[in-house]
Amino acid sequence: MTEPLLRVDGVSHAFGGVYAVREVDIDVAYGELRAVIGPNGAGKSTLFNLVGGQLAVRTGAIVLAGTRVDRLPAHRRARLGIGVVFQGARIFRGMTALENAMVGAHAVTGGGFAGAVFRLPVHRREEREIRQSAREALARVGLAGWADRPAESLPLGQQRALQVARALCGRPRLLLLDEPAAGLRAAERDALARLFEELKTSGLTMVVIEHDVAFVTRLADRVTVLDLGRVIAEGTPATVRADPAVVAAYLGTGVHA
Ligand SMILES: Nc1ncnc2c1ncn2[C@@H]1O[C@H](COP(=O)(O)OP(=O)(O)OP(=O)(O)O)[C@@H](O)[C@H]1O
Repeated sequence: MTEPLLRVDGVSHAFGGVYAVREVDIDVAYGELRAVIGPNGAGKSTLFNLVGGQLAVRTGAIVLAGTRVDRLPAHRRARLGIGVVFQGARIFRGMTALENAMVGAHAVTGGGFAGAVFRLPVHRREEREIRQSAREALARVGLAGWADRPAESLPLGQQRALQVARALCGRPRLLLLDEPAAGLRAAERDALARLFEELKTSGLTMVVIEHDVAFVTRLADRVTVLDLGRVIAEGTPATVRADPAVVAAYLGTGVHA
C-alpha cells in the first residue's frame, strides 16, 4: 500500500482526565480532500491542534510523508509542510492584504512570525521572494486585485480566502482548515467551496474540519466522522451519510462503543 501523506496513528488526548480524542487513526492520501465532521465537542478542534502542533501529542504518532512529526513544535511542522488555517482566525488590521499573506511565508522562513508582524529587518532578497510568493498566493485564491487594500476592508468571504492565501504562502503539502466556512453567507460559502475545488485540482492535500456537513460532504473525497473523541465512521460522503451510527450521533442519541 502506498504511504499516505498524513498518518494519524492511535492518537489520544485528554483534558483533566476526560478524553477529547481517543485512539484516533486517520490516513490521508496525497491529493485527497478529507472532511472531518462530528457534533459539538466531538474532538475535531483538538485533533486539528494535535496535528498542527498547537497541542502536545503524548499518545500515538503523527507521520507526514513518512517522517514522524508528533514531537516537533508547530513551527517545525509548518516548515515540513503542515499549513494551518485556524477557526475564527483574524486578519492583521493596519496591514494590506499582501502584507497579511506575507506573514504566512515569514512563519516558515528565517524572519519568523515576529519579524513579519513587527517588521524586523530581514534579508532583502528573502523579503523580495516572500513578496512574490505572497502575490502568487493571493492570485491563487482570487485576490490579486485586492493586494494593496487594507485587509480589514475586505468582505468576510475574501478575508477567509486571505487566510487561505496566508497559509499557502508557507508552501504547505498538507493544508488543515478548522471550520473555514463558519459565519459565511451562502454565496460566500459557494465561493470558498469553488476555491477548495481549485486547490484540490492543483494537487493540494487538504483536511477540512467542519460543522457544516453539507458544505464539506459535497467537496470531500472521504469523510471521517468523530463522536465523543472516537472515529465512528469513515468513507465516501454517500456511505457516511447513510451510516446509522452517524445519523444517531447527529441526532444526539449517542451511538458509540
Ligand atoms: N482546553 C480545553 N480544556 C478542557 N477541555 C477541553 C479543552 N478543549 C476542548 N475541551 C473538551 O474536549 C472535548 C472536545 O472538544 P473540541 O473543541 O475538540 O470539539 P469540537 O468537535 O471541535 O467541537 P465544536 O464543534 O463545538 O468546536 C469537549 O468535551 C471539550 O469540552
